[in-house]
Amino acid sequence: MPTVRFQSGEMVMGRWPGSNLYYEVKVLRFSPKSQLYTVIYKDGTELELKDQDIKSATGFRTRSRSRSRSRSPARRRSRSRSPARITRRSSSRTAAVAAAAAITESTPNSRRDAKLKDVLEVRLKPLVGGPKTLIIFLFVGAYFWLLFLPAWVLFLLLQVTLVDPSLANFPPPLPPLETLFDGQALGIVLLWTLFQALLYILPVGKLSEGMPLRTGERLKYRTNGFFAIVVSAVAVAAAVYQGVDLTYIHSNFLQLAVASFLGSFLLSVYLYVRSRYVPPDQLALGGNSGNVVYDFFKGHELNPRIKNFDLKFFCEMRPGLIGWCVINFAMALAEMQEQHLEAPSHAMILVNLFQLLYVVDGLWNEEAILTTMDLMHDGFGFMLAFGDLVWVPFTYSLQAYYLVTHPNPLGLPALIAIVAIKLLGFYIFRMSNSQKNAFRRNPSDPKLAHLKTIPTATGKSLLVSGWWGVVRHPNYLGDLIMALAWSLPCGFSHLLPWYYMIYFIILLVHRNSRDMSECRRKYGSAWDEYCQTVRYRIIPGIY
Ligand SMILES: NC(=O)c1ccc[n+]([C@@H]2O[C@H](COP(=O)([O-])OP(=O)(O)OC[C@H]3O[C@@H](n4cnc5c(N)ncnc54)[C@H](OP(=O)(O)O)[C@@H]3O)[C@@H](O)[C@H]2O)c1
Ligand SMILES: CC(C)CCC[C@@H](C)[C@H]1CC[C@H]2C3=C(CC[C@]12C)[C@@]1(C)CC[C@H](O)C(C)(C)[C@@H]1CC3
Repeated sequence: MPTVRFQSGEMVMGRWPGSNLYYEVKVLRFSPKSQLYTVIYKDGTELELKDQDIKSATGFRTRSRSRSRSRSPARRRSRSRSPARITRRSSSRTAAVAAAAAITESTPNSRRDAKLKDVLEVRLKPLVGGPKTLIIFLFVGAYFWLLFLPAWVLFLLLQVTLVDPSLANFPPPLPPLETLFDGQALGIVLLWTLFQALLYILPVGKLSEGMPLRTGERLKYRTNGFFAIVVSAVAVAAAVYQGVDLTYIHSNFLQLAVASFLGSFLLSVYLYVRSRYVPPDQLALGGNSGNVVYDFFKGHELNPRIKNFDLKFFCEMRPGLIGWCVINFAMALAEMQEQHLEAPSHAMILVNLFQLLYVVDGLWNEEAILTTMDLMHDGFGFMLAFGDLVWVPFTYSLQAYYLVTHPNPLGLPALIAIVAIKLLGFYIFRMSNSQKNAFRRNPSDPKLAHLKTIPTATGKSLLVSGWWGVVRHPNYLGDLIMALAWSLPCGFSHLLPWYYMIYFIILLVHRNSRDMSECRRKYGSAWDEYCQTVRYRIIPGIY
């Protein structure tokens, strides 16, 4: 019978999962069944840790006191800012590996002590107001977003049908509730999702490995998204050729959105229920608060799978994303019908091509999604399910919908300028995402040997030159420039086609700060050093 080394209420040092960083935590309880300790961090995060991930606080304190001579703020500052810590790629790997090894408890050398110092300095700051305030805030937030997000989509979809979709016409007239649900629309949404699921499971294309999980395991993903969009395009073209009226999507947009919402809601219920039965090491950090609504919204399980079918990856990359392009295409056909045109307008063609390029690029580089925040860290719950299956297809296509009844003729100079903006944004977006993806997959890739990096205590390094040396999120910058090019073809008569741009700025600013605090936790002083070297977050010289 294993002994319980730590008692409830005891202050100990807990390893942050997936890293070698130790934080001061309080033991809440021990479960003899799972052999796990539930601990609480200073920011209120509760986690379950294995015995080997907990050290007694006394051991750490003794060690830190014995180093107290070298801990003067002046020395600390000079060491962490020293340019010598920014290494060339060739030496950084060795440094990173050494750093990782250095913090292993049983390695008695001076480098270990130096690294341990970093580790101890990365203490979570207690939040102003304490964990209770934060928790109440988060819970209330979850209730709010759960109601607000569907209501907001409904509002947007009602606005876009108006001749004058301005805020002056608020609230837009609500159609009778019984007309919102339509069995045929539900059938179409189900068929589409099943068709995408079939393409996903076909043994075509590469099997890619995800990033290592906390357990060290690497999941395999079938990255055949490009194949899926090509087959989907052929299927849609064949259907149109056979006389299927795709403008049905335009005239039944609200019903299709409601059907997708029902699907995403039922999926989220399933995800929540199954998350209660999976082992703790398969849960995301966060989303395990114990509050049903919060956990349902945020998502609890990191990589929910049915056999090899990865639900999060599938939903993020397939039905909604490819569906968005089909909707755009349907809007082009609807525009021709409504405005008696022989071909779609220039503005409609630009919006269609730009967004198609974005989706095709995402699917072509599908493997890169495996190193993004959503795939690596976030649980799969209502927020992402709704985002992937409703938000993306039905709100990202608003510009095309808007153009159906709001023509905006474009002259040649405007056309050229808009295309140039799109290409610039795309170039920045693609190059920066590929650079980070290549680096994360193979830090010793010879093509990246010229880049400077900062080693971190976790064994991973941070790029500090190249695209990731210009700003901290060059990929967001490129994405925002592209978003501008998607709105410009719609002109300036209404705010509605600019909605995506506004939403996207808010989303990316929020994601950026979420990512910054996550990286601060993971990488500690190395992250501070990166931020001191790369001063701007998204827009060079401005933000
Ligand atoms: N259209 C949309 O609605 C939409 C919405 C959101 C995002 N996006 C796009 O999706 C893509 C992915 O975005 P994301 O939010 O997941 O963030 P991301 O920028 O792809 O990933 C952030 C992660 O990159 C790593 N990283 C950060 N700085 C680094 C550096 N200097 N060197 C090496 N690695 C570094 C860190 O993870 P590790 O260190 O743990 O590897 C960090 O957590 C972006 O292009 C974004 O524009 C699109
Ligand atoms: C307010 C909420 C409902 C917000 C929900 C956010 C999600 C809709 C986004 C979060 C991550 C996003 C994302 C893409 C689409 C939108 C999200 C799922 C993406 C798949 C779009 C294509 C790109 O090429 C991409 C693969 C880089 C991208 C990845 C992130």
